[in-house]
Parts: sequence; C-alpha cells; structure tokens
Amino acid sequence: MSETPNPNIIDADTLTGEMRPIRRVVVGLGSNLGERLSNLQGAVDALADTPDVWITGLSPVYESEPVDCPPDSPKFLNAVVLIDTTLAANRLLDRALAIEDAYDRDRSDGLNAPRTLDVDLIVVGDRRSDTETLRLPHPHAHERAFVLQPWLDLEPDAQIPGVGAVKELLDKIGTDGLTRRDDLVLESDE
Ligand SMILES: Nc1ncnc2c1ncn2[C@@H]1O[C@H](COP(=O)(O)OP(=O)(O)OP(=O)(O)O)[C@@H](O)[C@H]1O
Ligand SMILES: Nc1nc2c(c(=O)[nH]1)N=C(CO)CN2
Repeated sequence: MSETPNPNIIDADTLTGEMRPIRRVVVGLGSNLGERLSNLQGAVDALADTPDVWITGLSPVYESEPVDCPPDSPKFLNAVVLIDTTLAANRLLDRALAIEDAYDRDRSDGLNAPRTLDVDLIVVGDRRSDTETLRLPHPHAHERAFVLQPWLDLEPDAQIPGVGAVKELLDKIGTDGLTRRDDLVLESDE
C-alpha cells in the first residue's frame, strides 16, 4: 500500500526552510610555538564565540613529542574539543583556518614546521571527504596518540567512522611520548 503524505504534518525543515542537522564534531588542537597553552585556550574561546557552534567537551591537555617534524622541533601541547554545530563541514573548516590565522600561523615554513596553532577537524559526524582542502575523517588521526588519547578521555566508546574504535587504535600504537599535564587546564563557559 502506498503512503499518502498527511498534509497536516509539517516538519521543522519545511516550516523554517533553514533547519540543518546538528553534527557532532571532534576538533584536534596543537601548538608548539609561543605561549602554547594560551594559544590553545584562544582556539577554544574562538570556537565558543562562533555562531551555531556549541562546545560539549574539553579534554585534558597533553604534552607530546613532535611526530614527523623537523629535527629539534619543540614539544607540542595537544587537546581535543568536542562540538555540536549546524555549520556545514566546509564552513567549519573556514573557521578553523581563520582561527589559526588569528594566531599568526605561518604556513610558509615547510612540512610540520613549528606552529603557534593547529586546528584540525578530526571527524564531522559521519561525513567522508577526500578533497585536498578537506579530508574526513582526518587521514592521520588513527596513528596519532596525541589525538586519540584526549578524545578517548572524553568519549570512551569513540569510533572513527570507517576506521575503528579509538580505544583499539590507541592500544595498537601506544602512548609513548605523551604526558598528561593536569597542571595545564583549558576552560570553557559553555
Ligand atoms: N580534516 C582537516 N582538518 C583541517 N585541515 C584540513 C583537513 N583536511 C584537509 N585540510 C587542509 O589542510 C590544510 C592545512 O594544512 P596544515 O599545514 O595545517 O596541515 P597540518 O595540520 O600541518 O598537517 P596535518 O593535516 O598532518 O595535521 C588546510 O589548507 C586544509 O584545507
Ligand atoms: N606531537 C605532535 N606532533 C605533531 C603534531 C601535533 O599536534 N603534535 N602535529 C603535526 C601536524 O599537524 C605533526 N606532528
């Protein structure tokens, strides 16, 4: 039997024409240049100030040995932020890059050169993307303890869509080079 739409039922999308789904997003933050903790806190504040973005989780801060960086690179501070947003993934990426730019992020110094601030989109809901400007899930997340450990602290059952359980991925690679810094704390009003 075919279903006849009930004209008395109007969904929210039809009413406003603007409702967009809420996406759960995992954002990775890193800094190994300048005032590392205040750079990370600045990124948290900027995300919190972004319209249509709500912070739902802030991880502990970790200090980490540089991975795949030029010799003698300084150690990083890393953390993960969970957000809910109605922004499309590309708009959120624009925002992430603008936040990096606000911290004088210098992109001219070559691969993985020290940086004041790195804001990476790790996963955006179950969105997959493989363009140069936006790769989702982040192609290196599964091999980076400095992403997986703080994410696991917030979500013990976390999964990288299409890749696997964060806990299992972390068990595979281990946490060498990663130190939890409970003396350094990120804050959010939300
Ligand atoms: N998931 C993503 N999150 C952030 N930037 C991404 C993502 N996928 C692709 N990009 C692109 O990567 C570029 C940023 O490169 P950047 O030099 O910051 O890389 P990186 O953060 O140093 O390296 P990595 O991506 O290995 O962490 C941006 O121009 C952005 O368009
Ligand atoms: N420990 C650590 N190593 C890195 C990091 C980072 O955030 N932390 N980011 C990189 C490129 O984005 C490359 N290497």
